[in-house]
Amino acid sequence: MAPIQYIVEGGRRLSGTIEPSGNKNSALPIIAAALLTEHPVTLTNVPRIRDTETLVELCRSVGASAEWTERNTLAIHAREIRAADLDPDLCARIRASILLAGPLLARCGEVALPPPGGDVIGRRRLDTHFLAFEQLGATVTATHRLEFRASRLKGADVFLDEPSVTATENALVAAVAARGTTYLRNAASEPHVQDLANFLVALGATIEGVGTNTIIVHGPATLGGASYAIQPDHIEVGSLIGLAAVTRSPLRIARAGVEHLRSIRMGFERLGIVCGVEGDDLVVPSNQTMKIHDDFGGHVPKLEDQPWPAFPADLMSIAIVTATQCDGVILMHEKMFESRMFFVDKLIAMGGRIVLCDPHRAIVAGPSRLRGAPMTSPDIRAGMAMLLAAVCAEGTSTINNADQIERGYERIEERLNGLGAKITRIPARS
Ligand SMILES: CC(=O)N[C@H]1[C@@H](OP(=O)(O)OP(=O)(O)OC[C@H]2O[C@@H](n3ccc(=O)[nH]c3=O)[C@H](O)[C@@H]2O)O[C@H](CO)[C@@H](O)[C@@H]1O
Ligand SMILES: C=C(OP(=O)(O)O)C(=O)O
Repeated sequence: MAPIQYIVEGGRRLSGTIEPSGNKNSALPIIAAALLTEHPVTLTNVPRIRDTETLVELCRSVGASAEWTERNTLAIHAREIRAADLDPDLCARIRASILLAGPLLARCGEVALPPPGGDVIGRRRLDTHFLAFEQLGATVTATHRLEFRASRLKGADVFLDEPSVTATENALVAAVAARGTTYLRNAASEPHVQDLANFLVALGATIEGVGTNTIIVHGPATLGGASYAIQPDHIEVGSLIGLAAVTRSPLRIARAGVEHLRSIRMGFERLGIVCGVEGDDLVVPSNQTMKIHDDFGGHVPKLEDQPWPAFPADLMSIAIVTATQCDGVILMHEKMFESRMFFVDKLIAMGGRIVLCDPHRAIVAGPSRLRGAPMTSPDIRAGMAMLLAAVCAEGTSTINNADQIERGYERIEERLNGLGAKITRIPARS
């Protein structure tokens, strides 16, 4: 597949209505969890992005049928599956390949997975997955492959060493198949973890505590089939709030899933960007103060990410670009990943006033005028942040490796062009 380049003519005002896609990080565990049942599953509002396409290929490789019956509707039927022949290259393309461990272990009693890939944003531990599987009665051997075996999964009182999102998801799926009651303590509670739990309930599982840090699963469940709609992507909504703000454009984000936007809206409010709510739509007016709120006493404020329900790590890059357009000084503190902030060197080259203090902290002083520049996207969110910077900047920018952006955002250039942006998508010259 040819690498993709975006050419962006910046400095244009946008306007209109845009609807977020289904949540990437919900769709991935839910597609994997569809392998837990031998009955047919229909998923709607599935984002048609590189990550879901890759996971669909992996599901087919273990014997499930998986067909796109409409652009965003996926029919999966895992009547019989085998936990073998997982292509290392496909697994290395996405972090979510690790999510096949739970369902395949439950269905087949053993699974050997090549290591997962995903965004290169710092070290990405798998230890919490191992801890959870071992406590549920599996043996784990991790060498060049990850091997999990359990003749019978047993319910247990599991305390996760950190609220890892994908480890919670793997443990949740395994617990549904385990005999007895499982307590998952210190569990992640992100909207996508809730979406997965709701999907498992739709299949017939009994789960309590959805949305909290203690999830209780009564297993083993007798599972049927289900039709299930993936929830809107709150990270995409946050990205669109940032886009509206940096271009000073009025945008309506339709069917935004406002129940999950509280900490995200609060984060942008600290930057002087206030959104209105109309039903389930989020309305971002163009006349924002864009004035960073100092802490009491005139002290420099900070925006930090943390596990849900706090401000999400996947929006930190977007928030940094947005802050370059706001009046004031703010400390941005990325607590979770140690390589996610390095992309700010590009924003600095474009004219952003940013000091990278260390891998986790950057001070942003704004507002600054950004100039178009050539860039290369290192990961999904930094890539999207670069796209925001390019749309806001004076002049033309090029973004190489835009494939990374398309791992997480569906038809993004087409949809932003529909709002008035000017982005040309071309296979990059080698
Ligand atoms: C496919 C998928 O769903 N990917 C998401 C998932 O990745 P993933 O499940 O890989 O991320 P984890 O939740 O395991 O952890 C992310 C990082 O945060 C660190 N950590 C985690 C919890 C904590 O309390 N303290 C802490 O420092 C971990 O050590 C790790 O370095 O969750 C991440 C954190 O929301 C998101 O960025 C990813 O988009
Ligand atoms: C880090 C991300 O994705 P992944 O975990 O799939 O690499 C992300 O969605 O920002």
